[in-house]
Amino acid sequence: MSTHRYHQHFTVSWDQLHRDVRELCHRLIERDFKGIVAITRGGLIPAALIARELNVRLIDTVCIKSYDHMGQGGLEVMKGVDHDGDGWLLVDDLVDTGKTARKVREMLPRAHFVTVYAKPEGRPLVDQYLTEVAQDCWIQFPWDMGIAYVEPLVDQVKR
Ligand SMILES: O=P(O)(O)OC[C@H]1O[C@H](OP(=O)(O)OP(=O)(O)O)[C@H](O)[C@@H]1O
Ligand SMILES: O=c1[nH]c(=O)c2nc[nH]c2[nH]1
Ligand SMILES: [Mg+2]
Repeated sequence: MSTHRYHQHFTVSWDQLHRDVRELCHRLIERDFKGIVAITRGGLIPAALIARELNVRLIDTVCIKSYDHMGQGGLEVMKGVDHDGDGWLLVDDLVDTGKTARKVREMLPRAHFVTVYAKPEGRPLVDQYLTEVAQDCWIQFPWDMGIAYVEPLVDQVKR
């Protein structure tokens, strides 16, 4: 995979992310979970917000790395869990190609797997997601961005 597969950006603000996670929680409220397994690092923030809404205190992690910015490398599992996910909620920020999700599903086949955003290739691997995003769209998360000064238009155009 290379950066060339992404032709659009979908920028998510902290506010938007918070609203989206809360909406996802509305759809999970009828279920009871033993705990939450967050897929690091992207799943940590949605997992914390979900834990707050659903009053879950037991939180574990699967530590996994596959992307270095937009380039996807080999998949490295740095930490697993010692159960099959039965009764647990498994959380990631998004599914893209589904490579991460496929690996984690193998590790926790009985978990209920949710993501906030899902692209078509990865979508069949999750049990629930909130928003579908085009496959060629890079989701820009708020933790990867900063507030920067923007020059007034007249200075950009007329200088
Ligand atoms: O469906 P895929 O093509 O596998 O991509 C989705 C995964 O990629 C990102 O994680 P990344 O490996 O970049 O690590 P991070 O969560 O630490 O940012 C994202 O958080 C998902 O876990
Ligand atoms: O910040 C991210 N945005 C994405 O669209 C994406 N796809 C895989 N990994 C990703 N990370
Ligand atoms: Mg991740």
